[in-house]
Amino acid sequence: MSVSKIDTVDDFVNFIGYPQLTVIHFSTDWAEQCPQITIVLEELSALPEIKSSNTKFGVCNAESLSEISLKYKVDSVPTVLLFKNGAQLDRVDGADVAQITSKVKSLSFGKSTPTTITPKQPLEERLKALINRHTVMIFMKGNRDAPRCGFSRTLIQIINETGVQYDTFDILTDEEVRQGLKEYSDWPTYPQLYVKGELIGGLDIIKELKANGELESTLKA
Ligand SMILES: N[C@@H](CCC(=O)N[C@@H](CS)C(=O)NCC(=O)O)C(=O)O
Repeated sequence: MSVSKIDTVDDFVNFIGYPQLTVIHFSTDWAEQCPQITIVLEELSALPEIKSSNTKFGVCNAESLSEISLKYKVDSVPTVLLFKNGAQLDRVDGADVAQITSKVKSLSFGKSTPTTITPKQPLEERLKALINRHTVMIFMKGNRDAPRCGFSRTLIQIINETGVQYDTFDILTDEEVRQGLKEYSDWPTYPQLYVKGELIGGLDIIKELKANGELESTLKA
C-alpha cells in the first residue's frame, strides 16, 4: 500500500466511498510541511497492522480540488481528513504528526463506523496554520484578483510589483478569523501581511518599507 494521487472530484468521491478507513492529505506544491506529511502517510501505510486493516491513503492538491476543499472547510495545508463509507470521521489540520498517527491507528481498527464527528479546531491553532500557509501570507478583504477594499487593493498592487510569490486569505469569508486574528496579532485592521509567520504590518508599514527600499528584502527574509 502507498499513497494514491487523487486528481479529480470523481476520484475523490470514489476514494472516500470505500468501506474501510480512507485517509486523505490535502496538500499544495508550495507548502513546506506537505512533503513531510506525505512521507508520514507513506510510512503509516507500510506498517503491518495498518496494511492488514486495508486502510487506504491518498493525496490531493487542495487548490486544484478547490470545490472539495471548500466543502470540507480545508483552508490551510497540510490538512488530513479521515473517512469511512463516504462519511468524514475526523480531521487533523496542520502538520501534527502525532495526531495523524494516533487517529489513523485508532480509526483503522474500528469495527463499526464511528459517529461522524468534525471536532472544531481551536481558533489559535487555526490562525497559526493560516499564517504559516505560505512564506508571504496576506490577510485581506477579497482576493488578489478582486480586492474588496481600497487598502487591500493598494497593498496587492505594491506586492505584485515586487514579483514575490504570496498567498491570500479573504477575511470577509470568515468572521471568526477576521476578529480572532486582530486579537491574536494585536493588529486591529486589514490588510495584514506576514512573512514566515511573523506579522510585518498593514498597508502603511508596507508603503514605508517600500519608500525605504526595504520591502523586497523583508518579503524574502
Ligand atoms: N492604516 C491601515 C488601513 C487599513 C484599515 O483601516 N482597514 C480597515 C478598513 S478596510 C479595517 O480593516 N477595519 C477592521 C475590519 O474591517 O474588520 C493600514 O495601514 O493597513
